[in-house]
Amino acid sequence: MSQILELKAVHKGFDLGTVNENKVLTDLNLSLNKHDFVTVIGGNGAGKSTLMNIIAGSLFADDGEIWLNGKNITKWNVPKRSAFIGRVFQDPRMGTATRLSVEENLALAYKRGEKRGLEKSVPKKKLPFFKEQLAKLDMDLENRLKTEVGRLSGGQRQALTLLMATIQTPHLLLLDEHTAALDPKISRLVLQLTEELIEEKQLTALMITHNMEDAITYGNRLIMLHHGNIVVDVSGEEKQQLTVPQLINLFQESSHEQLTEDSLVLG
Ligand SMILES: Nc1ncnc2c1ncn2[C@@H]1O[C@H](COP(=O)(O)OP(=O)(O)OP(=O)(O)O)[C@@H](O)[C@H]1O
Repeated sequence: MSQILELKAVHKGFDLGTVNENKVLTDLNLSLNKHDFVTVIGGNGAGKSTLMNIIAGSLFADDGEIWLNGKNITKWNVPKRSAFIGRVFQDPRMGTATRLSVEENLALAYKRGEKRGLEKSVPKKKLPFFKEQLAKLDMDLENRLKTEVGRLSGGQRQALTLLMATIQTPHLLLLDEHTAALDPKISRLVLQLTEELIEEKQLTALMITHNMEDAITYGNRLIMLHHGNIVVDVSGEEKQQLTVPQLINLFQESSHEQLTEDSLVLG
């Protein structure tokens, strides 16, 4: 099966050589196959965000290589990587421009990867396509094209961000606890939408979550990080059958540490 993402012996530390030295990722290897939807779970400080930042390019690895769709992107900066990587953050305000309208935001996302400066003009012939995409969100946003994004609810905004991150089918979609700031009902809705988009566009995705149930329910593979190492990696049938108590057992067996359900699930 073809690999989309490969992390080869990646190391990342902070404040190296000082008293605050913190080696977060040491010799991390991870491969994602095309169409993998991988959920990432781990306690606070396990290195989940560091892993995402290393992949997105907002942090550079100290050592090791990162390959995306057969290209060595280790030294690429964020703008260069963002032509191929979509990312949705926890904060719904991060992925959209507050003062721009729904259609202007979509136009910007549509031109991702082009040398466009701050060009936000909306190509008229794209409007039917934007409307069609928005209708799929089932939030009536297709009738609010001129509405400033700052006036949308958190859930609407996060759904729009998701659409923007995938409108130009990315090689890889990074979901950084993207439903954690939403209330439980909206969170579920956005997660279902996420699953539908990933399925429909046949995306490869990596999703951080603090919720073990969600990590088990969504995706075809689950990895658990602990002190920057992958201590649990289950996929396919094994993942489908997995329960939260079994996941806790798997963690305890491989890390020889105790884990309570509460230490991973927020809220
Ligand atoms: N820019 C930075 N400078 C210094 N230390 C950092 C930086 N980013 C992360 N760290 C440290 O790296 C470790 C891993 O942090 P990271 O944010 O990757 O964990 P996480 O698994 O995402 O945790 P959480 O679930 O709490 O968000 C922590 O000890 C953190 O303090």
